[in-house]
Amino acid sequence: APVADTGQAIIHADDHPENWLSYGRTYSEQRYSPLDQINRSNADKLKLAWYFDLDTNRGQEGTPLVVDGVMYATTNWSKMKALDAATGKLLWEYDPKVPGNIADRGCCDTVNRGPGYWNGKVFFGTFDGRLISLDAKTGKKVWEVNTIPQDAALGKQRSYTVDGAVRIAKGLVLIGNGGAEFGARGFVSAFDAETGKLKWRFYTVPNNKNQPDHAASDDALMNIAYKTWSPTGAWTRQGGGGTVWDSIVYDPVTDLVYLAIGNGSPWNYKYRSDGIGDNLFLGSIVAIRPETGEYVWHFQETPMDQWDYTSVQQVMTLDMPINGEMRHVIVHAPKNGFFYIIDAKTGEFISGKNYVYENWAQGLDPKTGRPIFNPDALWTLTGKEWYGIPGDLGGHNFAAMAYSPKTNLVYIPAQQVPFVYKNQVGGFKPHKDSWNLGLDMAKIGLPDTPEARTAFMKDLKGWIIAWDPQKQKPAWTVDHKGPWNGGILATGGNLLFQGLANGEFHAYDATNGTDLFHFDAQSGIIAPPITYSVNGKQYVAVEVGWGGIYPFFMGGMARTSGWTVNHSRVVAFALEGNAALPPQNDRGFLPVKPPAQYDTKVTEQGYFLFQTYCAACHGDNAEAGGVLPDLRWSGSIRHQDAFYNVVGRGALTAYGMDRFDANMKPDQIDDIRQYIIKRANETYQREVDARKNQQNIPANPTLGVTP
Ligand SMILES: O=C(O)c1cc(C(=O)O)c2c(n1)C(=O)C(=O)c1cc(C(=O)O)[nH]c1-2
Ligand SMILES: [Ca+2]
Repeated sequence: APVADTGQAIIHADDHPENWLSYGRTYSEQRYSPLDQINRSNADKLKLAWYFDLDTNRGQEGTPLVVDGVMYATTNWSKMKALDAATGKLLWEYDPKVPGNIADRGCCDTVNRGPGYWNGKVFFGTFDGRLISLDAKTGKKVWEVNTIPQDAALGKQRSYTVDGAVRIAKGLVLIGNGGAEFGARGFVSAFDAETGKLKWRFYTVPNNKNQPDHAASDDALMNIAYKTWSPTGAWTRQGGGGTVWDSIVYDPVTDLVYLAIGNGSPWNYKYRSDGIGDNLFLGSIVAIRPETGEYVWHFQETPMDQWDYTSVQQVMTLDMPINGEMRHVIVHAPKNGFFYIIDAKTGEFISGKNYVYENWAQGLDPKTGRPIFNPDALWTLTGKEWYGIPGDLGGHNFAAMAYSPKTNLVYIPAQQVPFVYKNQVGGFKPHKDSWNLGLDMAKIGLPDTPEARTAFMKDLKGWIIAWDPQKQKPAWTVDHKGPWNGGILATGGNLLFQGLANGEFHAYDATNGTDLFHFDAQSGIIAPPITYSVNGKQYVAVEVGWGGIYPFFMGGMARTSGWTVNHSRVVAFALEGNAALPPQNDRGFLPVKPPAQYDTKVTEQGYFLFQTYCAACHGDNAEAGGVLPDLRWSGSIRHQDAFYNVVGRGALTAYGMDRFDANMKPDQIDDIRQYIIKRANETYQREVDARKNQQNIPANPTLGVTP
């Protein structure tokens, strides 16, 4: 029967497993579906049932919803597609027309993690901060609101973008935002699903004058949080951070909403808070009441954050025995590398254990769960450089984990990506339109030397951890080529599904990790799969599209996870099907012999400016990671005017390339061009050679490097 009362339908999701009604399928966000037509005995016979090409070849991170045979998928640039879930046929689409020049107001690609559904309407956030409600049948707009209030954006350096999935509970649409790499004061808003009227707002870090915001968070911030900050730190101008850009979860068992809260702004704790205080509620889970936003409890995982250790990662609830007694708990694998078990009702710390290698803490206090810091990891206080593991991308990022009640295991898409932290020279100096971390931006890049590249590549890892929460240790693991793989789905067929950075889509045995099926989807997959059924036939679907921050910033190094060219699509598998993907272009941006001459006097300055303004999208060391143009082979570097037209005058703003004439003078922009030409010359032969081997990855990453 068609879904009538969505709230009840989500709570009783197992009564109609043909649908996928909310982001994590159920409010517990376990990403487990009881469907078992596709199972361990037949997974090797999976076929491509259909595919749907997307009109944005950038990162696709969305979890589509399926309601009564219709799939609702959001894509990059916050576009919405309604598809026939059995055939992939487009029913309607909606483009909110996010302006292209604001791509650089977000740290990490213009992604969107998914829509919400509620009583005949679909809801989604847009990168420019709107929340839109559409009629699910027709795609006609019902209402639209700006989720960013004027007073939140006070400081000149602040920036707010919305890319998180919409969650809906008790008739309230819950949405947060990103921006803590630039300057932001995090908050979550609740809007009435019928009218779009704001019900409450909860700020996650204090008001800089400790004054009321006339928001639901006032009491908690003024009484609990403010005293954990220095009254004079840079946070008072930059906002403090604490953005809630990924997980917001309603729990019908406790009737609480859990906000999963992000990193500090600026990252540098010494500059942000004068090196004083725990800085609540950064790196925390905060529980609030759904109707009012009233504070109930908090648990801080990363006090004194200075590593971009967000706790925004997926909040999952489950029931498990603790010392012989069944408890309803939150399990959480935030960036900081520890797996936490927390009482869902009270926030009481039950236990925690590192799920990946980490070097910043010696463990957690067994009573309080507070990390026991490695003093060397407190790099803003020591003033020394710190090679952190996990790094800023975390032991686990937005890629969703899954839990199977059949195996009692939590499946974590884990990774290791180290990061070099060092204080910005001369104190905190924010720039407009760039990341403002309080870090030495020339240091966060990788030196292009054989030694540095080889050492760093050894430390890049990606794998599935089948984590046993009762033993707080892995039951088994499955290794991947490198980091930044997709989220995981667990099913009643005792299967796990996951797409990988190298473009393969896999089915694994959920009991032991045996690889049962794989399909070459041609482009890196970072989104989590879903499963549903139409007319009794089970499908597994996933959004395909390489992107997000890893290939943007890591550039050439990201290719070690597997080199693909972005062909963004939704793909769906079933036991019967005869669709086939068209032939692919697997070469990507081809090296073009660069101009031979460049001005060696300015390339060092060009490198600094590139790392400050360009690297976050076009890749460390001017090597692109397979999504956005590789500037080394761009025609525009051949002429000063052509380059200035794009970078200074905004010739390509419609495609997502902002103009930077407000940030840099023409000669500074040309310093960047000189640096890119230098890099093109240094790496041209290495790239030509790479395209001669099957995987298009430099066979020897140190080839062509000038020591
Ligand atoms: O601090 C923030 O406000 C913020 C926002 C976002 C975002 O909105 O996507 C990311 C991050 N931080 C972040 O730290 C991070 O690792 C990250 C990865 C991604 C992605 O989609 O690839 N987004 C974000
Ligand atoms: Ca962040």
